[in-house]
Amino acid sequence: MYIDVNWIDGVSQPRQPNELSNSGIRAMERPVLQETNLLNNFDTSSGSNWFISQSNLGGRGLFASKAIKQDSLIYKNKPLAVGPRPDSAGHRFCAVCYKVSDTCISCDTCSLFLCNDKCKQTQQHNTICEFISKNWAQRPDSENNSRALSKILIYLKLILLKTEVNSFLHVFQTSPVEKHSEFEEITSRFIISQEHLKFMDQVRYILKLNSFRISHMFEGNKIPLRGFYPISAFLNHSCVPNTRSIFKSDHTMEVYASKDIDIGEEILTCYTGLLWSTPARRCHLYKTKKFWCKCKRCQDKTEMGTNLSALKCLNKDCLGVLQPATATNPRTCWYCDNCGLKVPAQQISTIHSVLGSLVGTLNLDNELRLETKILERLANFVPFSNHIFVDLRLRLVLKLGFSDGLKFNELTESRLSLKLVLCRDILATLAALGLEDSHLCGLLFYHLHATLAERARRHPDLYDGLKSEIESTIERAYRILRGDISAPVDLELRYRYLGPDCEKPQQERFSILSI
Ligand SMILES: C[S@@+](CC[C@H](N)C(=O)[O-])C[C@H]1O[C@@H](n2cnc3c(N)ncnc32)[C@H](O)[C@@H]1O
Repeated sequence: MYIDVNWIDGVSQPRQPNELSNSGIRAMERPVLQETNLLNNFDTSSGSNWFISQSNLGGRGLFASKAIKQDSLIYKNKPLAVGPRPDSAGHRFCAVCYKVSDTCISCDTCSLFLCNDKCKQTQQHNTICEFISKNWAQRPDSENNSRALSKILIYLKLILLKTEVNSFLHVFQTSPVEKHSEFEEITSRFIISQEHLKFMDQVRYILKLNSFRISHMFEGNKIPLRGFYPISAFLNHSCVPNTRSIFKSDHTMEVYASKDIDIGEEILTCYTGLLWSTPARRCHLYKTKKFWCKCKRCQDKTEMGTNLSALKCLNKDCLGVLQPATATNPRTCWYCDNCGLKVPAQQISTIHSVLGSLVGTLNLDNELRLETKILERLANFVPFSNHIFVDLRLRLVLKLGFSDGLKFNELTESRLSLKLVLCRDILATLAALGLEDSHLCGLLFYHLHATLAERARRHPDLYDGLKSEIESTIERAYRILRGDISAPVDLELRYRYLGPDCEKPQQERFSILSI
């Protein structure tokens, strides 16, 4: 089958001669794979903006079935199942609302942790409870059954959907088999049928490659989650993606275009941190997703001029930076961009190990008191453009104005100015990378806005000069973060009172910031 605009849109449209995708393939000539039909029902938005086809990157990918304008919604994807991330399983949390609390009590029937009667009486709990008590007998004298169950919640939910999903589970890519099994603990506490174990194993390989992190940044007392999104599972990776995503309170994932996307162009997401260095991103992608990224950013030794991965030249008096000769080759020599010094790969790898252990010794919970000596040692090896310093700047931005003892009204003028400089600096790095409409940019625009607004609150005479940036930054933050469960809690209020559409007088606009 080939993509046919009539078929996708349901509307008769003449073929445009210049409708070429980035890869040069006419959208109409790209074969539409049967996965498209299979997964269409999981898109709860009104537009059919995507189809699944063979990708030049690896396997299949998601493609635009029509031109999509920047900031437009591409699709809404309901998760098949949501559950705690494997690294969060050590905590005691409610199996229904995911609140972390030492007061959670385990259910007498199924052993799952629950925080109150309301959660206990939900359909979600009742279904799982009935399933466990009917199917999984508890082994005699076994303890910690609740914790063991918490760890495999997402698998339990998928087993409950087994009959429904079995018909299309085979379409998802799986990762190579690993020896270590997550199910040793649960099988030592419950008697589980071979059929269920086999299914959980199959799902484990699918989840490893295809699940998405759901962050609850501003709901700090909730366990970090992952979700299995059947459409998004077909999103391939780029270090400069053309989408950004938000997660709604019901865990629906909404994917928006962060750039204009051509008809037939591949729709891409980013599987790593946007500000990680090239070696860090590539190693992570290889370890977790088994491929070496070769995107434009990975191939550019300067990373679009940001020098996020660069090291300081080892010649004491030289102000240059070391960059890899071939950015995608881990065994490449590095050269100074100023004096031409050549440093073998082996020595670069030693420097990276030293840097790793130096960063490991920093107490990152208290960025304001970062050990000066360690920072000085770091500065011997890395320029301020390096991702380690960018990460420290980002942590500081998130802390200043928002943590105890450092709330906006408690910040000194110099710390307020510092926050402003740091926000602008990171935003400039993101813009240089072509990521000015990313989720992270939205968050930084919010912080920049909040800093400018605090300055204007303290110095009303500066308001006229700051007004347009206070308004434009909250407007951009709102446009990007609106509806996301990890969005700042006062985003909407700030947009209404300090955004461009508010016509209230100055004093009233700033009333929302009073202490
Ligand atoms: C979540 S799946 C994406 C969909 C997948 N291509 C498929 O056919 O099902 C992730 C896998 O896609 C492939 N992939 C994603 N992005 C890639 C890229 N930029 N380059 C090479 N392979 C990529 C890798 O095999 C990776 O493990």
